[in-house]
This record gives sequence, C-alpha cells and structure tokens, in this order.
Amino acid sequence: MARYELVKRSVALITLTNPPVNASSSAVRHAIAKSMKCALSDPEVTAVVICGENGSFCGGADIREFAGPLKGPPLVPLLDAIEAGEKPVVAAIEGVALGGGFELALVCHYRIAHSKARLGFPEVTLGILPAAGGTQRLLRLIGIPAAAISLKLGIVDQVTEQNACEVAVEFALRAVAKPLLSRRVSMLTTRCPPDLDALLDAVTMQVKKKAPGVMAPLACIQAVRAAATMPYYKGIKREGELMATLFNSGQAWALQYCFFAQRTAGKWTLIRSAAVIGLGTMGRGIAVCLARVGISVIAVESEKKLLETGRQMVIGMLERDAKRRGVSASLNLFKFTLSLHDLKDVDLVIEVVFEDMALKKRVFQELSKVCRPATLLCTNTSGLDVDALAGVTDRPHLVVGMHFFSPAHVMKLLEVVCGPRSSSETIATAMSLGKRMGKVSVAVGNCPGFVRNRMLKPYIDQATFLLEEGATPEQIDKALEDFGFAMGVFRMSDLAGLDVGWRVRKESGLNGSDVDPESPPRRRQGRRYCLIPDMVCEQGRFGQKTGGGWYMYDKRGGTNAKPDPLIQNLLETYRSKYGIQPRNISNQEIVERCLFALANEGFGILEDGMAARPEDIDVIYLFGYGFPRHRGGPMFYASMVGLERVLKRLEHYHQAHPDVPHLKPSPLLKTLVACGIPPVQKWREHIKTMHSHL
Ligand SMILES: CCC/C=C/C(=O)SCCNC(=O)CCNC(=O)[C@H](O)C(C)(C)COP(=O)([O-])OP(=O)([O-])OC[C@H]1O[C@@H](n2cnc3c(N)ncnc32)[C@H](O)[C@@H]1OP(=O)([O-])[O-]
Repeated sequence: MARYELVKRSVALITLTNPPVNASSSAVRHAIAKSMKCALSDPEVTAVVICGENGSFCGGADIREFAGPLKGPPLVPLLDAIEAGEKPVVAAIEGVALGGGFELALVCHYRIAHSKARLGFPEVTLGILPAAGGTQRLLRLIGIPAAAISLKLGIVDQVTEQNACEVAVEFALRAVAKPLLSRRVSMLTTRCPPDLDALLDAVTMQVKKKAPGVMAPLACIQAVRAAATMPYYKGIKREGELMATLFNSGQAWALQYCFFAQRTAGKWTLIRSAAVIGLGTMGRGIAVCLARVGISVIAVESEKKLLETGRQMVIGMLERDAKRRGVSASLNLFKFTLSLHDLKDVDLVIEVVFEDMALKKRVFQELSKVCRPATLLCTNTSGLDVDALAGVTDRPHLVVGMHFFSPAHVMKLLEVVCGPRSSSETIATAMSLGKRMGKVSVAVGNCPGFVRNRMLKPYIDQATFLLEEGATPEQIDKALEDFGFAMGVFRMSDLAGLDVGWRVRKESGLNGSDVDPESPPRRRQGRRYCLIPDMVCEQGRFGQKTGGGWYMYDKRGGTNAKPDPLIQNLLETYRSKYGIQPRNISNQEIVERCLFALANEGFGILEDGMAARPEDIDVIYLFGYGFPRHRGGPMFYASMVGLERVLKRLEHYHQAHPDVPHLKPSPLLKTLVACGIPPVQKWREHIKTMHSHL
C-alpha cells in the first residue's frame, strides 16, 4: 500500500501503491504512518519525498470505506504529524491530488507538481467537505478569495515537465538545511479581505440560488469563515463538526451512491459469466484473471482428484492475489464441477485442455450441444488450428482463440486468434475481455504457432544450431543478455519447461517413432534439424522444474542456473559423433543469427497477413517474451540496424547454411529494401495479403 526506500543515500521515498488512483484507504494510511515513523527516526534520512505509483499522486480518501466504520489511523492526526515533523517533506504530484490527497500534499513542506497535475477538493460532489484540514490549510496558503493557477497562488513550489518524483528528490536534498517553521501551512495566518462578511454572505446567496437545499457547499463556506477568523486548532475543530453533520446525512449517501452508480452504469458487458475447462497451470491462471474482474467462473475438470487439486490451487492463488491488492478474495464467484452440462448458461467458455487436437475437437462438439446458441467458444491452444475446432461446432462464427501465456494471471500478453470464420463481434468481445482483464491484447491470424510461438521457433533453432557449431548455452545466453534480454534463450527455455516443445516435435514427426528411418542425420522434413534438445529431454531434464535442463539447478524448481558439465559432455560427444569441427563463434554472430532469424519470420508473418502491422509483432515480443524495451521489439530493432544490413547478413548466413530456410530473406524484407526502406509505420502499405479482420 506504500513502498519505502532510501534514494540518494539520504532521502526517504514513500510511494503510495493503491491502484487505480492510490486512494488513501486504511491500509495506505497505516503504511504512510509506518513509513513516516521510519523516516523520522532513521538518522541517515535527512528529507522525505511522498509520491504515488503509476502517475497518480492520490485520489483522496477511499470512498468505498465511507460505508463502514472508520478503520486504520485517522487522517487528521496523521497529517498534523507529517507537518510537525522535523525533516522536510516534499510532495511529488503527478496525475491527481484530490480531496485527502490534496490535503496530504498541503501538509508537506514543499510541493512539486507536474504541469498536467490536477489538484483540488471535489468533496462537495460527494456531499462532504475537505475535513482533514483542507479548508483550514488551503486558505492559509492562498488567502480569500482566490482563483488562478496553483503556482501563482503559491500552492505549489515548482511546476515541472519532468518526472515530478525525480525533481522532488533533488528539491528535497536542497531543502535539508532550510528552516521548516514558515513551511508549516497550519501556522500561517489567513489573508482576508476587509469586507469578509459581505463577501461570504454574497457567496452564500449565490450557492443557495445555484444549488438550493444542498448542504455541503454551505458547510464549506462556514469552514472558510472559521479559517479566516479562528486559529488553526479551533478551525480544524469546526471543520470536523461540520463534517460530522454532513457525513451522516442522506445527501452524502445519495451523492456517493451517484459516484459509483455512474461508474457501474458504464460497465455494460456481454460477458458476465464464463467457464474454464481444464484446471492445469494455465487454466487456473485464466480462471483467476476472470474472477479478478468480477466475472463468475465455472471451472471444469475431468476427474474428481484433478478438480479438488485445481480447486485448492485456485483458492490459494485468489487469496494471495487479494491479499496483495488489499481486497477480499472473490471466492463466491467460483463454482467447480465435473460436468459440462453445468455450462448451459455461461456467456463464454475458454477451453484449456491438453494440447491434443482430437481431444479439443471432442470438447468443442460437446460444448456445441450443451451451451446456449449465443455462447462464445474460445480455445487457449498455443498453436493448433482454431478453424479446425470451429468446424466441429454449430457456431463457427462464435469461435476464437484466446492464447494466454504462462503464468496466465501474471503475463500481460493475450493473442486473440481470428479464424477465417470468427465474426467481428466475436473478435471484438475477446479483445475487450482481454482489456478488461488488464491484458495487452493483440489480434493475430490463425497460423501454426500464431505470432509469438511461430517466431520463437527460428530464434530457438538458431541457438541450437550454434550449439552444434561450437557455442555453449552460457555463451549464447550471455550474448543475448548483453543485448538486453533479462534471460538468454536457454535460461528462458529452462524456466518455461522443455517438455512441451519436445512433445510438439514428436507430434509433428520430427522425433520419435514417426521419423522416416531413411532421413539423413540431422535433417528432418528436408531441412536442418538439431537433435540436442531431444537428447536433453530424453534424460528427463525438463528445465528448472526437474532441477536440470540446459543448466543445473540446486533443487527442483531452483532458479540459480549453473553450467552443467553433463551438457558440455553431451555437446562434445554429439559433435564428434556427427563429425562437426567446433569453431569459435563471435557474440555478433550469435546476436545476428538469433535476432535476424526472429525478425525475418516477423516479415513472413506480415506478408502472410497473420499480424496487422509490425507494431503488433513488437508489442507481442515486448509483453510475451520480455524483448528489451529499449530495443523497441524485433521489427523496430531490424529497422534500427537498417533493413539493408539485415538483408545482407541474412543472405550471408543463408549462403553458409542453405538447409535452414528461416535464414532465407523474406520477400517482404526484399521489397522494403527495394522501395527505399520506408519507416516501420509504413510497412503495412507494402503488404499484399491482408487478413480480413486485421
Ligand atoms: C476525513 C476525510 C477527508 C477526505 C475526503 C476525501 O478525500 S473524499 C474523496 C475525494 N476524492 C474524489 O472525490 C475523487 C474521486 N475520483 C475522481 O474524481 C476520478 O475517479 C479521478 C479523477 C480520480 C479519475 O478519473 P478517471 O476517469 O480516470 O477514472 P474513474 O473515475 O473511472 O475511476 C477509476 C476507478 O477508481 C475508483 N476511484 C476513483 N477515486 C476513488 C476514490 N477516491 N476512492 C475509491 N475509489 C476511487 C473509481 O470508482 C473507479 O473504480 P472502478 O469503477 O474501476 O472499479
């Protein structure tokens, strides 16, 4: 609810963390009190900066808490204590500082505001008044009457276009030696015009005319009178009395009801209830995503034991998630069942069963029978043909892919896979559901692997070919990590698990009993094939979860990757078995072969109309594979390197490895180079095949 950290060695930075607007809920107030105590008692700390997470300082008291009894530390003594503290406190205001948020800023000794920040007291619209000293302090700061911009008024000490928090930290360092007395707003005297009574009477008349019968504005005028005529300690008492009257009035209840009603009314949605079929890791994550945004979920498993395990895991995840967000877990939204017949009334189903086409088809046929005709049927397949599934249903237009990435309740990316028969409404609904769940949704076409996984294949292939040729997993990972990835390809594969890819390769006849015995070594289906990943899996090494994969780990589920002599041995034996003379491979070659092959597949995807634009591909890689953001994404990176150079290097590598089709430059890349290398945003104009929905 608030993060506490020491920056520049001596500034305590307190960041309010209560999305979406960092409202000062009881938990936030508690965290502020604790952080301030820490800051004031730590001799290392000479100044404090208070800011809010995600570009919003504080939207005021948490209005949702007004309905119940006051919990946590009350605001007035908390704010008074901040102002009275002996170390300078600077408010770094971005976004909004409203109501109690503005009051918090007013007790800080200095205020730095972003030029777009909004400060104010909207409490009257909720039937109350700023009752944490707001009426008393603001008037002491700016006098009566006042209307102009904050800097001129002296509400803020500096307006900035930069990051307000960084500016505030520098400001705080300079403020350390300065006296604080004159910075305590409650100690100031309110500047009053000589005709105060006449002015307040006139304003009272205006208010009565404009809002007849409305209590809060009149109470505000009385609080203003108190600020003008009483010392702070009496003024704040008067403010409190006025608040007590308003707070329990029917008018306050009605206005607060309107605040939430207005927001609820805007939440019209097609999807109120959903079902998730399959409670493996992925299904559980998806179920949590749905419940988190208030959608009721029917979770289905095929066996009692699996259902019970799934149920317990989901409940655990929901409870942890709710605790982290400071809300109550939405367990009542869940129903667990073994029967598909319970899905007859749901608005949408997401199938998350094993990646097996025959099984998925059976599920979709069954869903066609039990679900009402308008129910959307979605599959979370990571690469199978969505249209083939649509084909076995009675409603192909209502079938769409919703491809989540593991862990589904954490990973931001959602690929919405548009089959040729998916209707626009179906796609739009899946996209908006993704947005509602806080995902970055990207519409993609229906091709094997869709966009992320289709591009990943050439990237991983290059890495394994480089292993054959003489590199080690550590060397390749290091080159990619130096490029900017948080994890190189092998560490990432160990984290994701190696067994899924192994199974997919078996199913596509690339290894196992279906392989043509006549096929030459290290070649499959007419192209180069590296056997090392299969050999690693054959030893039961599936990555972190088994304690070993491309690296070794201290235990199952361990994350500390260490080079494994066993892998080193395996590579040496492999190379000598196939007569490969290992060579020194430069980091440049590693980065070029992996990343240019990745981008080349991206060009192929654009050409096939499977992604609408290069930006979509880049977003998929930023959010779905941790592509380093400062490189912009694979397509933008290619444009930064220069398409001509990318083309030349791909031609060079393809010449050296003619049996690797992924290194053959895509026709779109050639076209773009031939037509003068337009900027990324214009590439779309050169694509011939366009998917009807993208
Ligand atoms: C002694 C005490 C004295 C102090 C009194 C006070 O501070 S009184 C308070 C004085 N402060 C105010 O009166 C400010 C009231 N808030 C606003 O005026 C606007 O919300 C906004 C300008 C902050 C953002 O506008 P925007 O169009 O970008 O977004 P949006 O409007 O759609 O809201 C997004 C979500 O945030 C939620 N939410 C927002 N604020 C609060 C809150 N304080 N609390 C709880 N929740 C709040 C809102 O319900 C919605 O939730 P949902 O539906 O997604 O579940």
